[in-house]
Amino acid sequence: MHSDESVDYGKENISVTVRFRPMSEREIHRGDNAAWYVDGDIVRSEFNPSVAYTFDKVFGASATTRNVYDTVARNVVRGAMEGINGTVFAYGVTSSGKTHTMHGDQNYPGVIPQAIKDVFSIIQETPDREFLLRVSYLEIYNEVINDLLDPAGQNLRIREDAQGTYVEGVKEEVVLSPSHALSLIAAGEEHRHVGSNNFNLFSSRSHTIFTLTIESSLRAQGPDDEVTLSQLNLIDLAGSESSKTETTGLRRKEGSYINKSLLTLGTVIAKLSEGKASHIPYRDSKLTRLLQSSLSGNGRITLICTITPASSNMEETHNTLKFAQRAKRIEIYAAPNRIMDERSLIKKYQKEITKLKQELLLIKRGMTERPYATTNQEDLLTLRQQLEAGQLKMQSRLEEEEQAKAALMGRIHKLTKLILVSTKNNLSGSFPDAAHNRRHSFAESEERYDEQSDLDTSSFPPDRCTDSCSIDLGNGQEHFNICLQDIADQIDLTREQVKMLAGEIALRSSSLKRLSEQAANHPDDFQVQIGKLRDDIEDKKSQMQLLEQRITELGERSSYPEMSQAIEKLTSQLNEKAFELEIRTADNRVLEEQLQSKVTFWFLKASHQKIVLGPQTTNCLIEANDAGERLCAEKAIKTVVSHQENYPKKKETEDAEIEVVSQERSRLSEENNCLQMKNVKLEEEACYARDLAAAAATEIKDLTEQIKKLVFQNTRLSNEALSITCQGKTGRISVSSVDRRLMIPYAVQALKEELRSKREKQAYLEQTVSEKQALEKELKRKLDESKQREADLENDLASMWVLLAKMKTNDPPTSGPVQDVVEITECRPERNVSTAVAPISPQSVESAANIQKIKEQHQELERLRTSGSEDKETDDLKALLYDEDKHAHVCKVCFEAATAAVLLPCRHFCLCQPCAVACTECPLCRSSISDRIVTFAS
Ligand SMILES: Nc1ncnc2c1ncn2[C@@H]1O[C@H](COP(=O)(O)OP(=O)(O)OP(=O)(O)O)[C@@H](O)[C@H]1O
Repeated sequence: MHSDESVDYGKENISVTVRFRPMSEREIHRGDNAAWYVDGDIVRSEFNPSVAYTFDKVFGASATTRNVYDTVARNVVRGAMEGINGTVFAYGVTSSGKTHTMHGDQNYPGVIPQAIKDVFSIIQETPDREFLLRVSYLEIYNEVINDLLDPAGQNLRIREDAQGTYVEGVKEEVVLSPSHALSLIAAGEEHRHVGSNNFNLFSSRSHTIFTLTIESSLRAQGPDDEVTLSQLNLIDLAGSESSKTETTGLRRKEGSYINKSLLTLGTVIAKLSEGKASHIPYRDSKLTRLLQSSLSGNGRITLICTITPASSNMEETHNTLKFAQRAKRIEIYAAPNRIMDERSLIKKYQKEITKLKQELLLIKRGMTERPYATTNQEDLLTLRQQLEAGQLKMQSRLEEEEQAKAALMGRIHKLTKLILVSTKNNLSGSFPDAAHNRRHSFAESEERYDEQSDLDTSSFPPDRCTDSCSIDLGNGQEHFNICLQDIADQIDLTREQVKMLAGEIALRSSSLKRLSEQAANHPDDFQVQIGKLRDDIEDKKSQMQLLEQRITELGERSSYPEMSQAIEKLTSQLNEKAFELEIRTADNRVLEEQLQSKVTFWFLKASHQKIVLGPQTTNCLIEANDAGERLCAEKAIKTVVSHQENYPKKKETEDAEIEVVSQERSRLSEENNCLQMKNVKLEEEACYARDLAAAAATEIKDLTEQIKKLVFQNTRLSNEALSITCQGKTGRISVSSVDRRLMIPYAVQALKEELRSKREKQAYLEQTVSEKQALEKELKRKLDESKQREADLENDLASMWVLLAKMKTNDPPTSGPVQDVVEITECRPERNVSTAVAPISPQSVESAANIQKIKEQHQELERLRTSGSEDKETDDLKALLYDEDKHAHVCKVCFEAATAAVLLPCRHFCLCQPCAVACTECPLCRSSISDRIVTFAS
């Protein structure tokens, strides 16, 4: 490689551009203000008028990527096509718009797709040169280089040679059209590391470098002519992350690698901008190491700094602007590269094509200059021997040569297809060979590509029909367009076949004419051959017709089914032809054998009879047994001679046929491969479509749900509106009958809704009631407990009374077997708490002392009452006690004589014995009896 000396390219500065993006919704929502604004090609601070930076170009938020490309990147791309290395890269903080600028999207294609499109337009505009384009696509993720075109290419190493740094083992694909290159990028993007942070949902976590290697040479060049080789690097850097970027774990680790490499880039740029720095730390990061040859001044560089005007990012934007300012000072030297060494792939291909063509020529020549076409007819015996020995050899050699020829043709076809040439001003005059004219042309697809107002990057699925070096894209239109290219090739090929068939027919017609002349004397001998030839000619004609028909069909073809039908037809033709050829070869062999045996017979006979053969003696020296035999011998010799004369021609015809058939076979197998690949692609598409359909079904379901909800809401609202209208009309329904009819379903719906809400309310109330009941029960239980405690206290009080009475009565009762003890037990026998209590028996009541005691008790009760500590229970007890007249305790409920008193939960005493024993609930208040029974002594 050396610099161009004829043109003065001179020094240039890095072109530095700033692109504002509009404020994001997030920033607006947060209440951010614009901290920076565009003033021509100056970026100024809103807050500090003294802060201003001037650049080569500043694009405001409304500028499109096309503006950016046309202004700052096109020049680099054009230079790369002339052999000057070029680099375009986007720099900025996360979410500032780097990926938007470099890749873009369906509506706004970025710099990369536009550069690719431009490259192919330039090829189209340069008819005197031929180009070879290769692409590679790699990412630097966490300081590891990965090949995005080859998932197996991980952790690749950087090497250095005389031309600079390069990545060892990176995959390079030869590209044939814009869509081909874009499909490769789309495939590569699948493998790129992308993650989300709080600024950007799809934040690039790696730097990506898309490299287009361009080789070109003059079309009419000599073997030692120069080839220009250049590289166009299109770089989308990962965004620097500030402390505001909320990241954890893996994202933080990625962020630190990103920041480190960008810091190194900043240092390298700062040092380069100083101009006299001794050591530039390229090796401190993989990014700077890879960009070393570009940054060190070899080629053009455009730096697009993307920024946001948002005040929340003011500091980061300021840093970006400072970085850009420094970069502006770097000087570069843009000169085209010229190479003549082995690195030139285009040269290698061209050499190989020339060599292969020469080989092909030799083979062809060898086939036409075979030694069997001897004119020495003096020694037919030797000829026969040679014929026999050489026949087999020749047959196998022929086959080998055919195979070699087919392989060479295929290779030439492939290689020539890889080299791109313009279809404009086709220099066919200087390249008369068919192979050259069949070089791959992307013009047709390119024109269609131009027709699109914008590039559709999403429509380039990574699928290619590599066998035929044409591209099979998933997108229907593109796919169809590429097929058209194939069809054009097929038409060319079919036309060639038609020409060949026409030649064959002409050959057979002349043979037929000759045989017909010979058959004039002996029609029987040549009848079969003549018939065969006629059939052959007919067949060839019909084949020709079919091929012509196919050309018409190909011209009209617009869909796959027709294509496959035509292929089927051609395949069947090919089979038929192969079959016929086999039959004819077999017939020829039989014919040859017959002729040879005849010749041998007549030679032997002639030599026996001393007949000297020779053209001058043939007519007079034959002495056969009879005239007929002599004539036969003579004829046989003539036939042999004529056969020997015709044999090379026949062979030639057969060779031509074999060639055609093998050509057709290889073409059909290519087509078949192509179709198989297309089938695979269609299957993939079908699979994708199925997935889409499933996703769509889910979405539709969701939407239906939403619609239902909305309808319901609508109904409610209508209902409310109706009721409001009704209210507005002071209770009288003001809607028309039609409206009413329309409203009925809504009203029913609303009533249902109301009913439902009432039911809900009812359920709620019921629940509240039951909760309240539970609470009541609990309170009751507590009340019972407190009652129990109270009763205990009462009991204690009663005991106290007894004790008191005892203490007051000094003389205990002396006479009568009076059981004066009343046992107070608990209602539940198991508790069985017995306490000694006061003697309140009828007998004791009868006694004066006891009456006195009772009176005292009464007094005590009176005292208690006046002190406020008396309650209902004591009242009852008092009533009981004062029922002195009867001396019998009668139940106030059942009026039976009572032997026991039961303290009821309602605080009454029940004096019914049966009740006391049997009743489990209070006859008065109906609550369960769990209280004491006061048993009277009988
Ligand atoms: N000039 C622009 N016009 C409109 N939208 C833009 C522009 N630039 C960026 N955006 C939008 O801003 C968002 C972030 O942009 P982008 O992903 O390109 O940022 P980035 O700098 O590549 O971020 P990161 O470094 O995190 O990958 C995207 O939604 C993008 O569509």
